[in-house]
Amino acid sequence: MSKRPLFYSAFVMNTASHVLHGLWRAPDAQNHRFNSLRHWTSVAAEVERCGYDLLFFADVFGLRAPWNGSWRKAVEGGIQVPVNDPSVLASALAAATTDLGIVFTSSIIQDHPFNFARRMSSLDHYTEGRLGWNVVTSFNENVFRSFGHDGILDHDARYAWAYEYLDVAYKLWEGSWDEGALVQDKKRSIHADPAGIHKINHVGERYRVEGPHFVSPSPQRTPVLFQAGASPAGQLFSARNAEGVYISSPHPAAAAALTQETRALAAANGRNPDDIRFAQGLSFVIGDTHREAVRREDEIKRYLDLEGVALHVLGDAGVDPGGRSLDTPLSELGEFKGVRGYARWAAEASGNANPTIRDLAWVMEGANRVVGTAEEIADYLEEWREAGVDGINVYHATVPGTFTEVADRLFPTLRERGLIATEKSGSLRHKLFGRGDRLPDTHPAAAYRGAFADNDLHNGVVEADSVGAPA
Ligand SMILES: Cc1cc2nc3c(=O)[nH]c(=O)nc-3n(C[C@H](O)[C@H](O)[C@H](O)COP(=O)(O)O)c2cc1C
Repeated sequence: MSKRPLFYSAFVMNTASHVLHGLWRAPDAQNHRFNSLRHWTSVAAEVERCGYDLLFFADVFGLRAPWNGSWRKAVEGGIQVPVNDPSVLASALAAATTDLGIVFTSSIIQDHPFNFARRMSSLDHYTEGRLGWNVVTSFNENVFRSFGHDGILDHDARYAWAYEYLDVAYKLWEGSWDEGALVQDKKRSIHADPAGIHKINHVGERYRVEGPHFVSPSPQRTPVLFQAGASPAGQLFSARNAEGVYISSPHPAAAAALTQETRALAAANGRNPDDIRFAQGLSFVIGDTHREAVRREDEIKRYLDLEGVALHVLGDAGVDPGGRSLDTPLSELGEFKGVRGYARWAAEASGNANPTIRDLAWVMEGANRVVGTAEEIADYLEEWREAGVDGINVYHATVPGTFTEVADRLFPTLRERGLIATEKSGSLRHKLFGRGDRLPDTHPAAAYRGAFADNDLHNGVVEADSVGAPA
């Protein structure tokens, strides 16, 4: 297995309470200041100073599943509501940093791809090629209803939609403008070359997009593509499209199986299996001794909102406990319509054969937390690297406290052990893959390079009814 350094992603959400619910109440937590632009620019600057490779914003648009029949607990606990739009932060974060990758989540249901592609290209210009996009398909009824649908679409239909969405974006990013079409020649009085700009004339099941792309090629053209799907459909989508995959494996052996499987699927789909980087989600509590680390973990638990954690995890499982107490066995809650594996996971991890909601919440809140000295944690990270993982997605208890603490107490040891890179400059794609800024030729988007040569803006007016006849 590779001995390359791991990359580090600081995992946040533009809200008060992301995963470790309740911690926003801790005295040093600044999580609740998410409405402040200065808060975010200072978080980004701090994360960059600390040596992280990128800042990654999760985003869940719309209310999660109800809890005991309402959203009262979610709102009172700030459990991912309210959530600001991370995309509008990106240019301010770019101005506050020079090397940090800036990655945010956007669902295919929330924007038209023609508009979204323009926003991303603009941001890739402003970040000078440091932009990444975490592609998600949304899993909550509420957001579908808010965008005019009757309810949530079937799981695989959402992925089918995502394929077309990406197809439109790929055509715009990779095929609409030739290299050098932005001439900007003052002497010849030519700003751009019409022969180098092409309509894409996309006609699909959901979208009709004539084009051209309205932004000239940005440093990376296509932003670095991240994905976190875990189902067979999600894994195939990753294998075909993703360059970064966020995983949440319970142990290194599970990650080894998952990464090998996805890389093999990528190869079967014509891609180079080394063109995908996997980032395992972990959180860290570090002490000078193991005992001190355990004591510090207890401090975190003091601020935990266990009911909030239960709301989050059972919502993902598609179950509302309907007013039952946290000591209710999961087996009394009926069939899980969402993530089904939680009951078994809770039984195995808690040692209770008939686990309760409380057992599940404790398992969830401690999942993937690593508690120990810097040396102990470095040993464990070696195991993840051996398993084929390329990076770590660092979960926080407090913002920015966790990120600073991990950098101060853990990163020096990781540097000594070659587990963290010291060179962080260049585009995000360059940082992750150590090569050029653009997608490799084997990525499906690359097939659109030069594909619309006949549709250039030199060729006069194209009538509306000729849309549908791609070149
Ligand atoms: C680390 C991580 C981050 C994720 N971030 C988001 C997010 O910000 N927004 C979202 O809607 N889903 C997010 N997800 C959920 C995934 O995109 C995906 O919907 C989920 O893993 C289920 O995948 P599946 O539908 O292929 O089974 C995340 C998952 C992981 C593991």
